[in-house]
Amino acid sequence: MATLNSTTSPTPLIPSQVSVLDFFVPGSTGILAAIEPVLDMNSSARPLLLCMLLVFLGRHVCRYIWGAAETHFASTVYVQASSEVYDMVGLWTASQPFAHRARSSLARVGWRRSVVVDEDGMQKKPLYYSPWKGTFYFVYNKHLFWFRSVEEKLGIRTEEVVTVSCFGSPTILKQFFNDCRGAYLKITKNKTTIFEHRNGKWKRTSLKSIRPISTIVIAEEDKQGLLRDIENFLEPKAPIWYTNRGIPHRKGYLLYGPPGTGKSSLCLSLAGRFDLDVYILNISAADGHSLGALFAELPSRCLLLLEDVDAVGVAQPRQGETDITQAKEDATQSRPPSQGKLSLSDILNALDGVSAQEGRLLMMTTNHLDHLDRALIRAGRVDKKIELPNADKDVIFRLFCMIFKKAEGDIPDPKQPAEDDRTVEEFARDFAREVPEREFSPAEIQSYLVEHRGSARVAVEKVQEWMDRTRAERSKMARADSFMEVSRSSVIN
Ligand SMILES: Nc1ncnc2c1ncn2[C@@H]1O[C@H](COP(=O)(O)OP(=O)(O)OP(=O)(O)O)[C@@H](O)[C@H]1O
Repeated sequence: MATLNSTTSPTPLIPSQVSVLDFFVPGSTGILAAIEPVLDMNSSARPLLLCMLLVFLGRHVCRYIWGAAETHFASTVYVQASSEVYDMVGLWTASQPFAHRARSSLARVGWRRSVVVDEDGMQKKPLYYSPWKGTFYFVYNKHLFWFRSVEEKLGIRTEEVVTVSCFGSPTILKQFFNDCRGAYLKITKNKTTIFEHRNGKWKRTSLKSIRPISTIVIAEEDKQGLLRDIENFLEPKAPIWYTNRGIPHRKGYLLYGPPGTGKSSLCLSLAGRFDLDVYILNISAADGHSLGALFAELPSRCLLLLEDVDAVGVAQPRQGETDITQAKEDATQSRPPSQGKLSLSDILNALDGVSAQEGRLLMMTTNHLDHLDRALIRAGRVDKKIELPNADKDVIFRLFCMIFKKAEGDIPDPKQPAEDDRTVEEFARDFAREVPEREFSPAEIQSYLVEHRGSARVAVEKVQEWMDRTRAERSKMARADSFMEVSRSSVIN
């Protein structure tokens, strides 16, 4: 008959089946075996330790199950911080309660500098918070969504990446992104989005209110011609017309003239008029390697702006040449000192290459038409060259009227009642009689008129004084320039 022997080994505290836990938490059976004597020694500690163990294991099991469910049943969209979609999601999340409750957020001034989510009515440097580093849950259209913000290493740089996930088909996720896009488009309506390049990628840098084309005072014939031309180019049937004839669907313009004649303003205004985003290629900051990728990333309908194209082709010194050699070459050809990193062939390849987008409108501006390489502005690359000269009598008259005539939405100043439109026109004629043609740029004239915007009469009365002052300043600047030129050539020689 079997007797109960007190020396036989006790029933194990943790049953052997527990080894199934190894499946979820590898090594857990070993840990349990190690602590078993402790549990046996002090029976009062047993329930406490068991609870802790269960909580610990429970967390691991839950994490495992969530991870498996996410991998097999969730849909996820990844968004890089450099993309415009990031701005769309950022704008949407900033207005959501979960973003305000987030215990870990990233604070920024403004919202990408221009779309300001001004929660507390702060006018200057409004602060904007976005959930940062962690997982944030929210409900969208009765679906559980989660938003994750992580930093990803891209070469030597780190970039923020946002993921948005939900269980089920990706359709609901796409609907969510469409809503974000809708909210973004509402904010950017009547604005022109400006992109510039940073580290070889386009980045939205600002949003500008659309400037009505009527406020750009240039020869009316040139303006109307441009508007007709661009309208024809952008009409929906145009791409097929071009393709059927084997002609690349691209258009290029060169605007040239002295500083302050409205070249950049005209480009931005045209972009606003035709609802095009503007991509500004900064010639002195771009390099040949990233240029192809930048061109490939351009959307099919956009305005590509290359300002001061005379900097192209007077780029880096060629191999074996020193900076001094380049400077000498610049000096002998009386062109401004080299600054850009782009060579002429870089830019020509990008403009004509396979990555060059169809449907893009190219606008180049320069103050020095005579410094441009003919290859850059040959027909096909540049379809039209438009001169924007200093102000003639007509431009002077129209600039005056634009500043002093009443405009829609103006708030009248009771202390300084504005002259009526007929009186303004009379003053404008007097003003245009006083100011010589082609001597002053529209920017100079506009700046003077704005200074006296309270009274058209005073603007006319003081015009002679202003012209004398401006001429004196110019000759002072010219003397300083020639002094610099002499010092530079003596250094080179
Ligand atoms: N033709 C114009 N009509 C209306 N405003 C003008 C005109 N020309 C210049 N301006 C005003 O002058 C300022 C400078 O103009 P803008 O920058 O467009 O000149 P720009 O020709 O591009 O000069 P730069 O060659 O130095 O780049 C702007 O505020 C713009 O409003």
